[in-house]
Formats: sequence, structure tokens, C-alpha cells
Amino acid sequence: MEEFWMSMAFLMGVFAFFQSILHAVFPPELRLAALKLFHCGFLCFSTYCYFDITEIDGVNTNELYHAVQLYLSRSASVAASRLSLSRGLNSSTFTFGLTSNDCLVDTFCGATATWEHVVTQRQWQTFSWRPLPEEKRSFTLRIKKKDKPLILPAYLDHIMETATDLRRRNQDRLLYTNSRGGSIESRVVPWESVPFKHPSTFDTLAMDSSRKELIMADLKDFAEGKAFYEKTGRAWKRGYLLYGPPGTGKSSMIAAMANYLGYDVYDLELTEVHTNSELRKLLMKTTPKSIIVIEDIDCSINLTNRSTKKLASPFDLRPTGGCGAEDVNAAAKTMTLSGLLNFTDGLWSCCGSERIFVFTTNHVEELDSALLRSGRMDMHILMSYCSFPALKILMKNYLGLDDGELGGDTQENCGLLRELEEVIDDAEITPADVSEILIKNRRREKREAMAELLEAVKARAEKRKKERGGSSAAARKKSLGDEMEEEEEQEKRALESPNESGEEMDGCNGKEEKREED
Ligand SMILES: Nc1ncnc2c1ncn2[C@@H]1O[C@H](COP(=O)(O)OP(=O)(O)OP(=O)(O)O)[C@@H](O)[C@H]1O
Ligand SMILES: [Mg+2]
Repeated sequence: MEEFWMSMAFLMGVFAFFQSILHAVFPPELRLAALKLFHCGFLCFSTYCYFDITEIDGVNTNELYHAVQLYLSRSASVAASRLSLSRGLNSSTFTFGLTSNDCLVDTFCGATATWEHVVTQRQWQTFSWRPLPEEKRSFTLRIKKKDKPLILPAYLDHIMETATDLRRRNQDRLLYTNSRGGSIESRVVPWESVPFKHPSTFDTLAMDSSRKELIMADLKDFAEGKAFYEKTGRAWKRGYLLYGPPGTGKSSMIAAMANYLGYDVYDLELTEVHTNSELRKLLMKTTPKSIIVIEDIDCSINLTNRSTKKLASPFDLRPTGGCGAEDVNAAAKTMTLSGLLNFTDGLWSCCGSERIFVFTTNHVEELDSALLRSGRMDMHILMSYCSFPALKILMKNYLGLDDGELGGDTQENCGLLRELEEVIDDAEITPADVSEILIKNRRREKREAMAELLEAVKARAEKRKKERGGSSAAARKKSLGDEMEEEEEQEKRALESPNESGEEMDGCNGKEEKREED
């Protein structure tokens, strides 16, 4: 080490000596040329190569500079002695940065990379359509020449990816809405946002754990599936249809999805969208890594109200009579089901990437089959009444019951849980209703609260039984299942021997016709 410093001191001495000779003997132009030559010679014989990444590239902002800044902020907090601190817009975390002329050492694939933050005063204001900062900022990357082919450009790709990820994690996620009552600014900035702070997660969501895990695995596969989507030539997007009675957790599921993936949410209010082109513009203004939600699709897409003409189908804008230029014009100025399908499925749906579409409905049976066909909504998720496993999650959330208590650790608990398990399916009670009961009783003793819940669930089961004319929910489900099986059987028979029954044949053709229309 001592030898190294001695040789460095010697080199510096030689350099100073030559510089003083240059100063004394040669004119300034020659001195500058000689120094340049010396610099080139130094770079030629040096074992290192250098890369300058300036903040402004010509007149444009250099994305790489900001990515490096963010990337280095990860290790800057522990490695550097003097730091700059900042907090971005919509961010709840602080970002560390290197101050002027500070250095940081990083490693990538076994190679060492030294970063220096270089800040100098701008000499003169170059002509530009926007004012440039007074300081000229850049990062200088120094790596060994032998490492260059090994780590470039992979190292820079790694920096860009890490920075994007950090930016997303540092930033509060946003909830966007397009419902701004047709104001003028809504035409310029179609989405308005607020920080998204919904506390629902897959842990707090009351649902059978196996189904939950299936959905989480599907989401994870999607988020990590960039290569798969590229390889198969599919747009990197996925559609989920959440259906079920009110209060079963459809909106909570969307929030849990967004929190799980760390995505922004675009809550699309279809009633505020008047034409297909407006819908397309809204889509173009969404960012990747986001969930685009259309809640209560059955209510918000009553397209019959959107035209003065009588329509052939509540979901489409085909007028019942004629197809003149006027009608075509009217159709162009309104929003149609096909416009919506293009939004989720067509060429425009792939502007941007990594986006999830979620539709919710309380009445899946009222949806147009075109919306439900396979490939359009990749996963149909039934959010149903509270099951026993879901009930246990709610008791854990609201009453703070631990695993032992939920497993029936005392005889009393065991009895209450068994009774709840027996009666919960017959009660057909929503998680929202159970939550309400638990909120009311949350200050009570846990056992008292459970007993209250049992009473309420029993009363609900009794009421349901009367409504069903005395049969249990399970029996009703079975009879419904039997009816459906019988219908399927009849359809099969009709297909196998079409001449035997003219009625079934017509029914079948009717179906085919509908499919063709779709
Ligand atoms: N599965 C669930 N897990 C946890 N909490 C739930 C669940 N379902 C409902 N809740 C509770 O009930 C409230 C209403 O639920 P949510 O808004 O998610 O229901 P929804 O299915 O979207 O209802 P709607 O069809 O009326 O929009 C939530 O605030 C949540 O606390
Ligand atoms: Mg909802």
C-alpha cells in the first residue's frame, strides 16, 4: 500500500513539474493541446473506462440519470458520508442522494463500478425552449476495461429496472377517477387522482383460503409473466369478473389485489363516458401496472339510455329499423358494447402493458354473453355468502381471536364454533352483515361477542328457512343442481335425436343464432 502511495506521489510530482514547464515555455493554446494529448494518453493506457451520464441530454431530460440517482439512493444511505435528501410528489418516503463530487462503489456480477456525482456551474445559458438549471449535473461511471463487455448493457438494464421498481414502491399508489362532471379540465386531464390508502389485503379478506391462494398465484404469475406474454404474442393484460350479492367483498377484493401487486387503480365511471373515442382516450392515459375497474357493469352500461333511437339490444346500438347515415352518425357519437369490448380486448387494449381489467356485477346473469366469453374475462370469481372459514377470518380481524381460540381451545369456544359452523351456510349472510355485527360487539368479551354473533346468524337462518318454505340452503342448492342437470340432459337428448322434438330443436337453433350475433 505504501508503495502505491509513493508511486502516486511521484506521478503527481512529475505531472506538476511538466505542467510548470508547459506554463513557462509554451503559449496557452499549445498548453491546452498538450494537456488534451496527455489526457488521451492517460485514458489509452489506463485500465479503466469512463461513462458520463448527464442530467440533460441536449434539451431532453435523460431518464438514465434519474434512474442512476434513484438506484444509488439505496446504498447511499449507508455508504456515503454526506448526502442530499429529498421527498417526491405523492411519496411518503425520503430519498437519499449523493452530493456534489461524492463517490460510491457498487458491484454487479462480480465487477466493481465506481460512481461519482459531478456538479459544475453552467458556463452560459444555451438557447432552449425551456430554462435549464444553473448547475450541470452528471454521473460518471468508472469500470475496468476488461469488465465492459461483461456488464454492459446488462448493468444499465438492471439499474433502469431497479429504479422503476423503487419509484413505484416509494410512491404512494393512486386511485384515479374520470367522474368530473364534464368540466373543461377533464377534457385536458381526463383522470383525477387521490392517494390510494385502502387497508384491505388478502389477509383480511374473508374467503376460503384455497380460493384466495389460487387468485394470488394467478396475480403473481401475471405480474411476473412478461417473458411469457412476449413469447406467446399475447397482450400483457388480464381480466377478472367479480360477481356475487352486494356486501360479499368485491370492492374489497379489488383493493386487496391492488395492495398485493402494488398497482394503481383506475375507477372508470362508465356513465361519464359518452363516446367510444372518449373511452379510448381514457385508456390511452392509463399507466402500466394498474388495475382498471368498472364497478356494477350491469348498471353502468345501460346503453339504451344513450340513444334517442329504440335499440335492438340493451347492450348495443343497432337501431331496430333502418341503417341510414343519421343512425351511423348517432352510433359514432355514443358508446357501444363493442366499444367497451375494444377497450378491454381490441388493439387499443395493448397500448401500455401490465394492466388488469376488473368488472364487478351483482347480476352476472344479466350480462351480455359477449362480455363473458372465454379469453375476455380470464377469471370469473364468485364472491358469495359467508362460509365458515370466511367467518373465522372475520372473527380474527374484528374480535382478535387467535388460532388457538379459533381452533376451539376451550370447551365453551368449541361449542360456539360448532354451532356457528352448523348454521352459517343456512343463514346466507354476507361478510358485510357479519362485519357489522362484529363491529357492534367488538368491545365485549370475545365469548360474549361470539354468542351474540351466533344468535344473529341463527335468527337469519330461521328467516331464510321461512323464505325458502322450510328447506335448507343445501337442499335448495341440490334441487337447483338437479334441475340444471335435467335441463342439460334434455339439451343433449335434443341434439342426439333432433327429429323427435321440434321444440328443443328450435331452442337449440335459437341459441346458435344468439352465438352468431355475439
Ligand atoms: N369478503 C370480505 N372480507 C372482508 N370484509 C368484507 C368482505 N365482504 C364484505 N366485507 C366488508 O363489508 C364492506 C362492504 O364490502 P364491499 O364493498 O367489498 O362489498 P361489495 O361486494 O363490493 O358490495 P357491492 O356489490 O354493494 O358493491 C367492506 O367494507 C368490508 O369491510
Ligand atoms: Mg362494491
